[in-house]
Amino acid sequence: MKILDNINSPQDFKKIKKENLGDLAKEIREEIINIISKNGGHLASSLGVVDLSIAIHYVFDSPHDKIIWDVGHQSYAHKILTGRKNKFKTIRMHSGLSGFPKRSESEYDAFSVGHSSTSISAALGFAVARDLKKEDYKIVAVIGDGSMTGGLAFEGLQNAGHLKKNMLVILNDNEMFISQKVGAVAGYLAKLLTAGMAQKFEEKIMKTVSRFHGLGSSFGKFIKRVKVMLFPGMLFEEMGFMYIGPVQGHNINNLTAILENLKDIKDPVLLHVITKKGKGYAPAEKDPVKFHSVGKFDIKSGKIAKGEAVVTYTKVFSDTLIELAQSDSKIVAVTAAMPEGTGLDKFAEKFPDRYFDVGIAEGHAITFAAAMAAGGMHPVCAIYSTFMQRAIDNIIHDVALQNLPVVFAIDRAGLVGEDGGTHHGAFDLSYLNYIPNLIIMSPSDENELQNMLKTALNSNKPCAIRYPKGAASIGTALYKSSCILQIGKSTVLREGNNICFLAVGNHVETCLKASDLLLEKNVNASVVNMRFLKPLDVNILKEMLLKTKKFITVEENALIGGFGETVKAFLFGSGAVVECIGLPDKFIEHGSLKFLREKYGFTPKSIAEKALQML
Ligand SMILES: Cc1ncc(C[n+]2csc(CCOP(=O)(O)OP(=O)(O)O)c2C)c(N)n1
Ligand SMILES: CC(=O)[C@@H](O)[C@H](O)COP(=O)(O)O
Ligand SMILES: [Mg+2]
Repeated sequence: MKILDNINSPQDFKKIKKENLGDLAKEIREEIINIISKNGGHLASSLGVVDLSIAIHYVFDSPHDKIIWDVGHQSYAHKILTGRKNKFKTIRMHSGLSGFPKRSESEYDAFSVGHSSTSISAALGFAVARDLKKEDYKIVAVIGDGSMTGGLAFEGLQNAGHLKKNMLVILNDNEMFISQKVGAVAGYLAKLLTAGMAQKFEEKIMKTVSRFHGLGSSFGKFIKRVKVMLFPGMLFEEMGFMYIGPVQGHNINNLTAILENLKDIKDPVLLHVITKKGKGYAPAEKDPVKFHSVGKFDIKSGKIAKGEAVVTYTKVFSDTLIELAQSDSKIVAVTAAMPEGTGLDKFAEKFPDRYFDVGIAEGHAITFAAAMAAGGMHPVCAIYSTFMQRAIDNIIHDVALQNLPVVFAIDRAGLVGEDGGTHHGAFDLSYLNYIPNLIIMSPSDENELQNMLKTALNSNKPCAIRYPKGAASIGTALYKSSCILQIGKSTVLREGNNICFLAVGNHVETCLKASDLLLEKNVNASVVNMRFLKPLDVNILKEMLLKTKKFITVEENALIGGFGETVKAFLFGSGAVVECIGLPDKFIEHGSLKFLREKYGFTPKSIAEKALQML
């Protein structure tokens, strides 16, 4: 019988003898590998913190104590330990467990998450609430070395150090972000990790910990004095945190002993823990980048299942940018810690001097790019739609207001599938639409993406190009030579007098298919590929009004503030009836892309049905 079989709640887990925790860690790793090999998910990060998760839950008393995960992609062991073992097989499936901590899913998920670097601010918020309400609980934030590069993490640190709240920040340092670590903070942490120092210091900590067990804040003061002597000017100490570490993150007994002692310290403490990303599964240890966010894979061989051979929008963007950069030495590319995801890793190989991975710092990426543009360069920032939310003010204040020619390559626009509500690119058309000076476009296929990139770089204006996860299935237009588009000009793909589809991006194809279905019912639909949300091609709207008064807009974006509303506003008073297909005013759940697109009406059949209802 497995140890895990006896654990149905954290209370069961607390009854396990300390000497059996190592075996439990093994079982949890097996369970995670088994399920993620079928469902896909964030394997490497979750495997890396199995031991740490066990130690935290062994020492702290969740849900009374608050455990806050940064990003939350490493929370699988936490989920298994907190009453969700039996549901774990549903992780990332529609109606199943979320891939991230979620307050509505479990009382053990103290704070919902998915984006990086929020945990310290969240921990501080809990600490202030606790103290003002005179409650008594512990607060633990677990943040990765990558997430620590985010400015928000430092905003949290500086405020927490100032308020001197009782909270523990565990810095989970695996020396990896999704990709290779970058930046000065990573360099600083690496200095603390030199093997000799780590080992020597861990011995010191263990000795001290056992001598001062139970002394609470006097233990803290002692450690602080020793630490300041050993590492004068240390960053975290100077920011008001007691820094402990670095300590080995795979020795559960050591970890529990250290946590037991830190538990009683009343000041803000930062415990620096060293872990290995992918720990316990050789293929993931060897290639943590591939196993960061992985699809189905074969456990034995570590081979990742290949989907259909598709050329993604991301790849077309990457190839086209490289091609254009060959003849334009002013093109520079910026990523916020997502080189593989955005395809800029290939650009980095070709043009290392013109490539910048700024860490998890989307706001900085945009301001940095704005000034490069002011300095005469042609910056392209490739950032996922959901993470670009972090940079809205930078887009407005630093780029658009100054009318600087920065290109925003907004990947993963629209639904993304299994990552769910924190990650769908549901809002970019809405949050960009109201910004003056900005040109906003969305390609209907890969070739149009090529054209749009060329157009944007040629425009000398701020431009956003939003494109979805995956591939367009038209495929026929792929890799034609790119041309410059007329800004603000749509294209009519099909002419019909009964109804008019106005489509944005990948749903141009869906509308073409819907119009095929309508033809079978003798309904003739026009299909317009809008190409530009801004400037909106109002001439085509006027032209189409001469043919029909019935319009359907289709966009994979929130309906509020998006393309459909803009069209509706323009056509108001014209006698036109406009139905809008888009995302409703709620956070869209997780599930496969196919399932979600069907559910929210982005299929030829449901669009054709809507048209028939209108006629
Ligand atoms: C604001 C934001 N930008 C980017 C991401 C994408 N992202 C998820 S995990 C990750 C790397 C995190 O590195 P680290 O904190 O060290 O955790 P590890 O993956 O190493 O466990 C990135 C860039 C995100 N979730 N949120
Ligand atoms: C946790 C996180 O934010 C990333 O790992 C994200 O899930 C990656 O998404 P893709 O798999 O689409 O690159
Ligand atoms: Mg890391």
